[in-house]
Amino acid sequence: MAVQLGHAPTEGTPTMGRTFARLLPFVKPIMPRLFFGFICALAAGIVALTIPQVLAWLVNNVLHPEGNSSDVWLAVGLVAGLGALEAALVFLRRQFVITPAARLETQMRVRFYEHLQRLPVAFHERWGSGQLLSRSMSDLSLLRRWLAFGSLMLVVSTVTVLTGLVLMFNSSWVLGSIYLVGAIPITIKAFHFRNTYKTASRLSQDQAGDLATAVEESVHGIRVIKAFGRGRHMYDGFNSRASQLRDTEVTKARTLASFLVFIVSIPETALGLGLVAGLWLTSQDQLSIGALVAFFATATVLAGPVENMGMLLGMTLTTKTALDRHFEVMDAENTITSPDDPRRPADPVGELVLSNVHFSFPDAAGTSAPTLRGVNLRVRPGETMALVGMTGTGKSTLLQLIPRLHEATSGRVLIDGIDVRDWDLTELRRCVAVAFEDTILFSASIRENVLLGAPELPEAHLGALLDEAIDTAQAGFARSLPNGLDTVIGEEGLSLSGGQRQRIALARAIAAKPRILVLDDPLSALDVRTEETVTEKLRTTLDGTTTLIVAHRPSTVMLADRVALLKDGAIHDVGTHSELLAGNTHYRFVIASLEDEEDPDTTTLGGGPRS
Ligand SMILES: Nc1ncnc2c1ncn2[C@@H]1O[C@H](COP(=O)(O)OP(=O)(O)OP(=O)(O)O)[C@@H](O)[C@H]1O
Repeated sequence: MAVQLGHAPTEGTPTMGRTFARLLPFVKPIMPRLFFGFICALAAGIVALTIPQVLAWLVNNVLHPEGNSSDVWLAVGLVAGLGALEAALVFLRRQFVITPAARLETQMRVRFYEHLQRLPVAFHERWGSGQLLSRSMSDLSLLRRWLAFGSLMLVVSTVTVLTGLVLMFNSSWVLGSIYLVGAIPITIKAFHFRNTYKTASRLSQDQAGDLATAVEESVHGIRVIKAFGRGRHMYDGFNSRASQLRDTEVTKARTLASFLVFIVSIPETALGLGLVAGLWLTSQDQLSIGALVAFFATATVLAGPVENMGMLLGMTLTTKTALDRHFEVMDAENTITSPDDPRRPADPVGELVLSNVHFSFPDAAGTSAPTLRGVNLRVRPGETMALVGMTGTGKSTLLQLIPRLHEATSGRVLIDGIDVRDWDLTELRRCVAVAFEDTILFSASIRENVLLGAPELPEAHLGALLDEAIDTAQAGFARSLPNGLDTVIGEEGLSLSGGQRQRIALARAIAAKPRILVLDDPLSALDVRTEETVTEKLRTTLDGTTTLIVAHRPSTVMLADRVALLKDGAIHDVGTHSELLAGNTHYRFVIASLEDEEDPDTTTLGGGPRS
């Protein structure tokens, strides 16, 4: 199975305009506040630019032999007042934009999570968890920072630089032209910077996602790593990936630094030339000293916005990459949906029929045979049927087609005569409860884990349902945990033993009160005696519930009403355990191989019930 590591090629990615245009629906509701934030930022920039004009007036009219010295205080007061006004405007800008930007980030994150929940299992099998984690967390944080600061400041810096240029031309068109000529090499360099930075930015965000996957995998598999003494090996692998990310980050920083050197040094060089030209023009009486001072003071004010534009361009490119990564997931199509006009069975009894069902995994090689190749099976209402077959024949795959975790490639899966594709998806999954071999529990209380899929009932009924499910699944041990059924179990239930986790997961399937119960070898970690007690209890609690159970142990097989034998992607035979044992060579072979895996002291075979 190939896991998507997120290294999408940068060729063919959407243009800047197209990517940011997709933000519009989210930005629209907060547009007024962003607009006011923008006005404040712009006003702050303009206020900063007026200070040099006050200085020019001071030089030309006050620091003049015939000037009025008391006007110095007026100029000082003006400069101080303008400085205070600029600070107040910056404060207001932050007030206007920070809250809506944070709200937008949350809104997009929640939508992302909701979309992930809806996407089919096939999608989650392809994508590394770290990629999804980084796209939902750090990529959206980048967007918030850009929206609250980068976007406004990019526009404001551009407007400030353009206004500054006009003022510089107003002081002296010669000096203004010298300054403007510097923009030509900066523009050329900016194009080169954009391409290099965009590639490095994409690589670094993808590598960060892969690194998160590596952390997640090693934390998840810490027992295996420790047991096999592979800590050093995992460390080396992680170190190498972390070094790759560091190298990419260094490349990114170098690219930005070389652009910043350019963007700072060119205007500085232009200013040097401007100084020479300005002094000559002043000596020729073609330029007043005040205009010269205003020109240089304006150029000093512009130094900040010009340098910022380089960093803001880098920030904008990183945000564009983050948005592309976000929308790559949001654009993933949900192929398993409810029909527009769902059907409901008139007489729900829990009959399950598979009719000529074929299935291939989406990422299977085109030349490989489908996993399921014409499965025909009928499980009668209320019947318990065991599904048996050699390892890798597709038993788990078949079970997953019933609640539409995967979709049959062709053929039909029918519940009470209605194709599962015609059922409302929520209702279908309420009707079919599943317990998998690999038990997944959530870091929540036992009560919450067991009642995860329970029908909506009054509290008192839920309590009774919980007790019944716990008793049937032989999960009474949970009551003696420190806080009883309210004990919060560790992440993925790792604080419980394998058998305990399986019993909680089974209790969860029972508490869902399904019409059809699908069990993928859910008792494999139990000893045979406990398994027997569980199965007997299941028979009474789930009386009338149709059950399809993948069995890896002869003990489980014998407790079923009938057995279906899966071979070569199809149902090879159906009958009682004794019938198949007597008449089917392949069944005898499968049972013999299952027996080999089981402790011979605890197994009784031969068609009769165990003692
Ligand atoms: N997500 C997947 N993508 C591609 N192939 C898969 C995927 N999951 C399972 N397979 C393949 O499909 C086949 C059937 O797998 P499945 O898990 O259904 O077998 P099984 O009969 O339940 O096996 P076991 O008894 O060992 O649990 C196997 O060859 C397996 O490698």
